[in-house]
Amino acid sequence: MAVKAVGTWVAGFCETGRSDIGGRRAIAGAAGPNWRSEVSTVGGRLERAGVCMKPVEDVKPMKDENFSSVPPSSEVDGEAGNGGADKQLGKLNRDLPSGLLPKPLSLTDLTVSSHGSNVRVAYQGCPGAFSEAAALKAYPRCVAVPCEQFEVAFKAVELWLVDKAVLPIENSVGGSIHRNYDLLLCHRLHIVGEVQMAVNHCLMTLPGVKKEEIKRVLSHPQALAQCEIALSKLGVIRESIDDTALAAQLVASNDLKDAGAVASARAAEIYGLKIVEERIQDTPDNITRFLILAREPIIPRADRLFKTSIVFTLEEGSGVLFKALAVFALRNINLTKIESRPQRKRPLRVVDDSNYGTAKYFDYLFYIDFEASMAEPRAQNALAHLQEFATFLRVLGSYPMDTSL
Ligand SMILES: O=C(O)C(=O)C[C@]1(C(=O)O)C=C[C@@H](O)C=C1
Repeated sequence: MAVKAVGTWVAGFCETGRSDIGGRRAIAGAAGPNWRSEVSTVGGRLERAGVCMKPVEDVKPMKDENFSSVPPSSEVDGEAGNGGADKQLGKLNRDLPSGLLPKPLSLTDLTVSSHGSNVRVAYQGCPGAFSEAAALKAYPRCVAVPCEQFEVAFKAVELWLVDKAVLPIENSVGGSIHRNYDLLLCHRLHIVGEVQMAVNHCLMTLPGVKKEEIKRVLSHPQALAQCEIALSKLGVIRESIDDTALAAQLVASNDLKDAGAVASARAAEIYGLKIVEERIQDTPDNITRFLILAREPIIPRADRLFKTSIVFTLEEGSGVLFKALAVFALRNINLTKIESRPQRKRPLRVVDDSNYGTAKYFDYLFYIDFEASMAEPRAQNALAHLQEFATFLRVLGSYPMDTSL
């Protein structure tokens, strides 16, 4: 058995095993570019070639470049740096009528409401993407911050540009979003919640274009997979785009008369497209589960339904996976999800059996979600038991289950 450091269950989060698997540490307190400067509202009405786009909050998506250089504080307006304005403050304050003087912070200023009115939440995609709706379901009054890729959303949390990220992890028809499983391990964020959301896909076109005129359909690959039956009947070419809302935006802004987009009803409204068919997903109950990620874990509780997500690798040998799963069955702990991913850093395991020669096996990481809180002794005992055969074990989070659907 591999030598392991003895982990502790402080706040229910233990990690043991090889250090090469974990990713970078979050840079707590690192100053980033003033995120507020990324968010601007474009007023007025955009008119273009017969397409009328309703005014939207034009929130520029975060890109990887946003993290590459931090402007000196003297170049940044707002809270992070104010161009030396602080020096002027004493003078200004003396000139201001007392009603306009800055108010001291009160306890309410420091409180994040349960609706998340002070929370900044990163999601992947453009305004109108399903992930934006998931962020707003989790925190109804949050500032939803669009990001170009999943990784950008992870980094935005790590660099304190936002407070949380809401990212899709699986869909009831399309299955797992593997990229996010891999990113969970490369980054040091904690799962602090989940959101399940019914996803209703609409087929949309430029106003005036008929369904029969559509030759190609643009959307996110997951959305195209979830609408396989309807799109096959139409006999159209599918084109993959980074997110559903961006597909709608592309059809509108490029005046694509031969194309449709699969996206949300909100995306149709934002980008001025006409819905030609609603609910085109293969099954009426099309549910996507999203994870809420944060820099710090939450304290697990035992007085409500909790789920715990872990990732581990196993020693080699026959029946080891069976034994690993038995640690949960023995304690009546229900598993809700199991996923395996290749170990990218060590994809193959060489097994040398002198009688039969050398074999190469694929080596896997196992991700499991189980229905118990890390505050419960049965969950703690199950993981202590699992450590007997795991060469690496990390608790990704212990968080309240979303039972709203
Ligand atoms: O493209 C979007 O609108 C997204 O929010 C992404 C996404 C996904 O990645 O699964 C989210 C929900 C739906 O399952 C389809 C697409």
